[in-house]
Amino acid sequence: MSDNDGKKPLGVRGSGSGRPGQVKQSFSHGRTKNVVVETKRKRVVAPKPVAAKPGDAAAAAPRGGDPRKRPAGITDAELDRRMKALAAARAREADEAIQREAEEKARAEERERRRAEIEAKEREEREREEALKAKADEDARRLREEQEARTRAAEPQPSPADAQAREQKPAKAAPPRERDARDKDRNAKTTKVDDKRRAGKLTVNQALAGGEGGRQRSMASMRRQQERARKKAMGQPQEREKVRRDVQLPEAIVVSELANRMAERVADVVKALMQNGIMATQTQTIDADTAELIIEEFGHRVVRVSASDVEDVIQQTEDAPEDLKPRAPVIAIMGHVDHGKTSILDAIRKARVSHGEAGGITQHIGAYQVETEGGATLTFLDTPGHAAFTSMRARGAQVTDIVILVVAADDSVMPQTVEAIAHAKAAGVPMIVAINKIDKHDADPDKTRTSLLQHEVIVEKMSGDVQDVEVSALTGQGLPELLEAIALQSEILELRANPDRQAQAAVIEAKLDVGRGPVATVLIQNGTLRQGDIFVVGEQWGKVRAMENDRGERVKEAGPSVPVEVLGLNGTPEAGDVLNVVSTEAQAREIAEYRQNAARDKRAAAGAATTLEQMMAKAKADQSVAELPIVVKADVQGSAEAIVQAMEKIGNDEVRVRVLHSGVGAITETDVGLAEASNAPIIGFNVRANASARATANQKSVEIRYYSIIYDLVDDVKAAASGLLSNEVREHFIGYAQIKEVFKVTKVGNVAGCIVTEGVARRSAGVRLLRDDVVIHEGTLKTLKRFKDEVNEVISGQECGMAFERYDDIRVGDVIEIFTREEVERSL
Ligand SMILES: Nc1nc2c(ncn2[C@@H]2O[C@H](COP(=O)(O)OP(=O)(O)OP(=O)(O)O)[C@@H](O)[C@H]2O)c(=O)[nH]1
Repeated sequence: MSDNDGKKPLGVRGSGSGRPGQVKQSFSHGRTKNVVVETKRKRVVAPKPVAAKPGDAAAAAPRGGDPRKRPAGITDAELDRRMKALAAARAREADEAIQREAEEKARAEERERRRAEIEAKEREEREREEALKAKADEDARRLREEQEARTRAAEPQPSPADAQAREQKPAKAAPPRERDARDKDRNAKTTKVDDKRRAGKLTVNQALAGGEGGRQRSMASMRRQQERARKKAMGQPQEREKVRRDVQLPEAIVVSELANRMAERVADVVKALMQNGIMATQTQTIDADTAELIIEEFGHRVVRVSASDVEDVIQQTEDAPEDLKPRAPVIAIMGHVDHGKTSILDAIRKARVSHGEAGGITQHIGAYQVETEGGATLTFLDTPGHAAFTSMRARGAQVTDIVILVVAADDSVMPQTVEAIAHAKAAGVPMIVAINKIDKHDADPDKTRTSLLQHEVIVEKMSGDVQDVEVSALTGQGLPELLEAIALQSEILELRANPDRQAQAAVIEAKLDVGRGPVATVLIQNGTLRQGDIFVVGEQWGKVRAMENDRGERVKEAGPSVPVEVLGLNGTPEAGDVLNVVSTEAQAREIAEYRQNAARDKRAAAGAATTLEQMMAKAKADQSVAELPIVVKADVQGSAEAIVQAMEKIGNDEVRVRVLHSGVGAITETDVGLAEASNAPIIGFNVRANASARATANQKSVEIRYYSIIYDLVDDVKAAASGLLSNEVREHFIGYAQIKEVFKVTKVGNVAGCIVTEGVARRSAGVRLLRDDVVIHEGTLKTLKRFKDEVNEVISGQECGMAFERYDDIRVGDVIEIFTREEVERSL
């Protein structure tokens, strides 16, 4: 190896020789040796500054660095090694940089790919929604067009106003469309936000949805969307208040039914009620005013249903004259008690009804048909003669055509005769006067006629226009004439009815029969009542299960003026109620329900008690006048009414009888409860208490009294009521004392020195001063002394001193009566 072989020696200088490429080696003993160092150059991939041309001095200089800066003790070889290491490190760095760059690039590409993927999905979803929307819009447009076409077809000549309205329609429709646009915007934004949130995160759903694009929609979401699309297709905006309905509103309505009629959700209605301060459940009934408030709140129109609307189904048409056929007259027999009403009726129909009656009084209104010898049919109402039946008689006069006023020739005009005249006149019913008991020796028919004059009843014999017939129910005298008079009167009246229509009847009597249920005696006023007919009667309804005529025979139908007993009612109606036949059971039930509610409202408004609690509260509230409260239960409505009427007549300003409750049927525990709370006795008229009521009454000491004759009842109650004017005060004489001496004591006055002759003298007791058995003074004692001591009591045989409070006129020989008073409550 030489310097000239083209290989450049390492730039390491020996410390001695200055020849480059030679290394001076030192050995022991001072020996040295110059060694040529030959370095094999390796090709290294290094940055440019390192790649210098061989032999280039400028380039050679930096290689190995500035020798002056080289750390001491570093050999060329070491330097070279370090240099190599440095170069290698640089090369590695460069490699890593390249690798990083490549990786970065790959990542950027991946990001770009994902972004593109997401964008593609978004685009796809948007397109899908737009397609759906477009389809819904298209459907809606088509439906609207169809509807318009139909409307146009239905209205061949649209008015200018309609045209205007149609022109205005798009303007009105604009807001929902704007709203749609806004919704769309909002939806788009929401989607974007959602996607941003999801970006970079591949969920299972995304992965699964993959190819189809977009996330999986929930069922609810799908349903919502379908609903939106459907509503759009129907041309409805998404807000619900658009449809205004006419809501039929009766007097009271159940909450759920109200919701139903408004087509609103029940929960919403309940909420609305709550917001108005009414806590009602869906099964509760609310009144019309409250319901109206709610209906208006929901934006609907109220259509009030009136009573006549519900009852419209009842046939009210006027009969054509040619349909009218003659009917029997309805005759009521009125008159004073015992003037012979029942006897006359009996004589006419040759049946002796009066024998079966308790106490000989006609208790119930009955109706009978009789055929005269001349072939005429007459319908008789047998109205009772007792004053208590006044109200029923008044009703009786409403359905009657002719009144027979029975006046006993031996008794002449009596108070109830006058009442009967008043009722007949008020009802505008013609009268026929039957002067009865003409067979009696003291009969004075002319006196009767004259008495009638005072009451403006001018009979034919007195040149008036009221027919009068002298009769004897006992002998039958004058009865044919009486029937003739009736027939004549009937002819004058020209009584007609149409038998070929739905029946209308009046209830004469109604009762709750143990075996047959509610039974009503009705008098057909118009039409024909048939078995199976559905009817409404007052607040009750029913279906004619069976009918019985006045002879107790089953009949299938009953025409005008025929009295029948009807079975098949769902409740007991009241005397005077009108029966109307309707077409369906639903109608009958609806009308009855309506009437019940109306009656309840009316009672509530009038302050009448409706529930037992209310009844009790009311009974306790009114204490201004002394009252005898009673509870009345009777076998039939008529009797109950009659008793109430009679009870109301008893009493004056200070005391009165108060009927807490009156009803038909057995005495029940409820009645006992009411009676107990009000400290009232129970009157049972031809009814008895049931077992449990009897037990409760015994336990609670509630008095139950049974009657079968109204007279007895009235007398008893009268006695009790008069006893109530004030409590009975009973005096008990406890002693007598004789005055032996009179002392004058300063500041005290006259003091009587007495001896108790009988009983005891008591300080707290009342005293009377008797002089020759006449009461001179009544008062109290100021002092009672035994010797010098004040005592409370001095017994018989002892002496004592007595002085009267504020009374001094006492004399020797006077007698002092000593008594106590006790208030005794009277009971029925
Ligand atoms: N002598 C005689 N007595 C008669 C006649 N009519 C009725 N009586 C008697 O009078 C009494 C009363 O007769 P009713 O027919 O029960 O009298 P009423 O008016 O129906 O009586 P009430 O049902 O209680 O209202 C009976 O004792 C009959 O016998 C008559 O024409 N002559």
